[in-house]
Amino acid sequence: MNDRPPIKRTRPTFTDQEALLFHSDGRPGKLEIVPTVPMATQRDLSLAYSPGVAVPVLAIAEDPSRAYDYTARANLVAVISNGTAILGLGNLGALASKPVMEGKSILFKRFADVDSIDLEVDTEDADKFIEAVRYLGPSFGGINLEDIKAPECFIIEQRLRELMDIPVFHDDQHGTAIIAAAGLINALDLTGRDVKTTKLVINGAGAAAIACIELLKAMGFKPDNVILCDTKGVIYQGRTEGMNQWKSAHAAVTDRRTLAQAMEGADAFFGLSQKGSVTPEMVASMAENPIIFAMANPDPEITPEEVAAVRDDAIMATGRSDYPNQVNNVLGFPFIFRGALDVRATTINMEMKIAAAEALAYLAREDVPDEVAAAYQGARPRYGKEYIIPVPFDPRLIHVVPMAVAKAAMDTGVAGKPIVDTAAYKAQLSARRDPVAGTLNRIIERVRRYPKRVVFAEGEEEQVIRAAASFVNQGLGKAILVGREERISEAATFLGVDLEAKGIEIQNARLSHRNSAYAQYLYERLQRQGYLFRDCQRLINQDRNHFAAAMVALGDADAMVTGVTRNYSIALEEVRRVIDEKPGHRVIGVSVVVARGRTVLVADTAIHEMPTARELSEIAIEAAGVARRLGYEPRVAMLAFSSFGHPPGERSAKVREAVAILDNQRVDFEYDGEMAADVALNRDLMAQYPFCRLTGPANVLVMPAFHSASISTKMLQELGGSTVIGPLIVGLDKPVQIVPLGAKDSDIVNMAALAAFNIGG
Ligand SMILES: NC(=O)C1=CN([C@@H]2O[C@H](COP(=O)(O)OP(=O)(O)OC[C@H]3O[C@@H](n4cnc5c(N)ncnc54)[C@H](OP(=O)(O)O)[C@@H]3O)[C@@H](O)[C@H]2O)C=CC1
Ligand SMILES: CC(=O)C(=O)O
Ligand SMILES: [Mg+2]
Repeated sequence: MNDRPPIKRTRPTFTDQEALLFHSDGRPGKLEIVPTVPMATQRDLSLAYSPGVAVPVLAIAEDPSRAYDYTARANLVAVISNGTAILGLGNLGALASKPVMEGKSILFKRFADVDSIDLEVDTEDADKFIEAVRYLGPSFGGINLEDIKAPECFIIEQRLRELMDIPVFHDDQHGTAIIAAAGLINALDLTGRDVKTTKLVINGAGAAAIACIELLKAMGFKPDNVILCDTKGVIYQGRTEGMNQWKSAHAAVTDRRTLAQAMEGADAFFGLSQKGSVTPEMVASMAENPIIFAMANPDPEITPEEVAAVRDDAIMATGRSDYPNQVNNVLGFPFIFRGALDVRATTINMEMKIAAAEALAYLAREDVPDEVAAAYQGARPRYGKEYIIPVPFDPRLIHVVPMAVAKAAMDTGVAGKPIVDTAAYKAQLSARRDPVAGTLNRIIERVRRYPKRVVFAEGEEEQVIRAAASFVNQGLGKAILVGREERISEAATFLGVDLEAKGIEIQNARLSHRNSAYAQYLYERLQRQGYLFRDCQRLINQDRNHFAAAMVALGDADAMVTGVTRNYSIALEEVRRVIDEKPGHRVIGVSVVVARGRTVLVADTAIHEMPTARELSEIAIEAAGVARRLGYEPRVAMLAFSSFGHPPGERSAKVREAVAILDNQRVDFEYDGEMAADVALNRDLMAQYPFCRLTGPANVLVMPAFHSASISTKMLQELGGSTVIGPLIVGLDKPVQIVPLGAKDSDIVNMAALAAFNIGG
């Protein structure tokens, strides 16, 4: 036993029902395919399909390399499985593997902008599997094999590598080996060990384990120092039961026969087997400062809590995202394929794998950026026992790992299209990140560190109850539902949400003991606007927005979210009857538009119909504040239909006046105008106005009026495929956010987090 503090999970858990809902809500599954060319007119149709399509067909027939220019192949990876080793859950078949494979596909997209599609092949016969896959080469730039059990996976991968001229990579083998090796390089460094003398035990002798042992031996581990175990115990020379050629190749000369015996005095342990296969006694018998990577998914061989109970000197890692040190192949495959695709590598060889492992290991030794700090609850992680490997949300991975892989491919002569300008390549890689996901993640992690009490005004709605449950599950704070107890309890039971267990409070406006204090507060605000006391009482008793806003106004809740059942402007009007604007501020709406890797804030998307010049200048100031709170340095463009005086017009003159007001106020952010939207967003067009004071394309667009703001953001969302968050309400004295009518639970939780973060200032 020891007195080490208990292991803190970085993320709380979720219920089975939430996991099912996550997969079934809206369009079932986790991905869809979206065209990248217009398909609106007869001409589009003729170009995309017959007869126009014949032209690229003939070009490719003449020169196959043109497929990279005229089709999606260059950026497309197939994730292929037969479901014979789904995570650590075992052989559950091709169909059951689909959620994992869809998951891998979206991780490719999310982390490295690699397009990917999952293919589930329904056979356990290695030859049939090979036949099914070998002819798919023309469709893809790479093949990521997943969750195929040993030993068939070795035959399948080997054969497909011979038959296909694109990278074929079994993720469970090499992805795992690369990440585990990266973690181990650092764990050895931290414990002052040398690869040549370190004694390692690996439990599991399947796909992942065999690849790990091979990579580690290539990196300098001595065969005599590594013992492999499987369900029959130690794999020793001379053993005959349950053997195959891959196990035999690593059979140890040893008289130890069980995992427990193997682990006695071992320096390091890799678990690539099954949940619970290691006991605390085994861990207790290891050498000083033991290194334990329990990588079985979804549940490790032994939990960090169990290890902490018997050792206070261990370096502990698991495959999960909810503990420190996640050793999981998600850190590898997206970035490794990114680098391989970018140089059109014909294969992913040992040098590329080692380069990836080293790049990952060294990245963990550097100072971390904010996104990473946010992903760690509490202190900023520093290279050490609790941070031996980067986290998947690390924004540097996208340029560090692909760059290392691409370079190794070029150095070893397998790159079909070497990179000439590495600086340009690095910039291109960074642009592939999805910025808003990082930003939201950062906000959510911050809220987690400083949890708040959020009142969900429409507590009887199913999606609101789900959102409140998820808010609590994510550790964002306390949720309060406004509504009638019986209605909420009934709906919660139907949804399988245990309100009591989650500590979710219900506030019935009519029965609340705070109700007269709220009515009195409201009466003091409205008595000179024609409201009687009983009018105010009715508003508090009968209207959940007035009640919830009063809770926030009087400090019974920290933030509020509403809007699911009521029009935005009506909900806002109700809230504003209870809560004023912040002194010295103006209440406005700011929408966050994310499109093609860019994030742009648009204001005012909620309040001022025809703002005056002064109002426009104040909108610019408020919107710049939001940009800063989101982590962007604002570059504000004051938009109009004209640019710098041409063509002239009344609205444009107002915008120019607003710029002059900002000039007089000496604000501390970049702004200029009036200018048209394309000038604001397009660097080349902006260069036509060399006197323009913006140092780059604008990231805050102040619209000349509400109609242009609302129309443009809604069109971007519907036609341009942009993600639009908001309008976020900015400038209120207390944090309140309003979701769009009919919003889904995930939108409500995000908005609740933004309210708790106080995005509105
Ligand atoms: N963290 C990560 O990134 C990754 C983790 N993994 C995890 O590694 C594990 C194995 O996956 P994979 O190699 O693809 O699967 P395979 O089916 O190829 O191999 C499984 C191996 O585990 C052994 N095994 C199963 N149960 C036990 C046990 N109780 N004690 C000892 N050995 C056992 C099997 O032994 P036998 O040969 O005797 O049947 C077999 O050698 C899974 O839990 C998976 O989730 C895999 C890939 C990535
Ligand atoms: C992470 C992974 O690929 C696995 O557990 O199978
Ligand atoms: Mg896997």
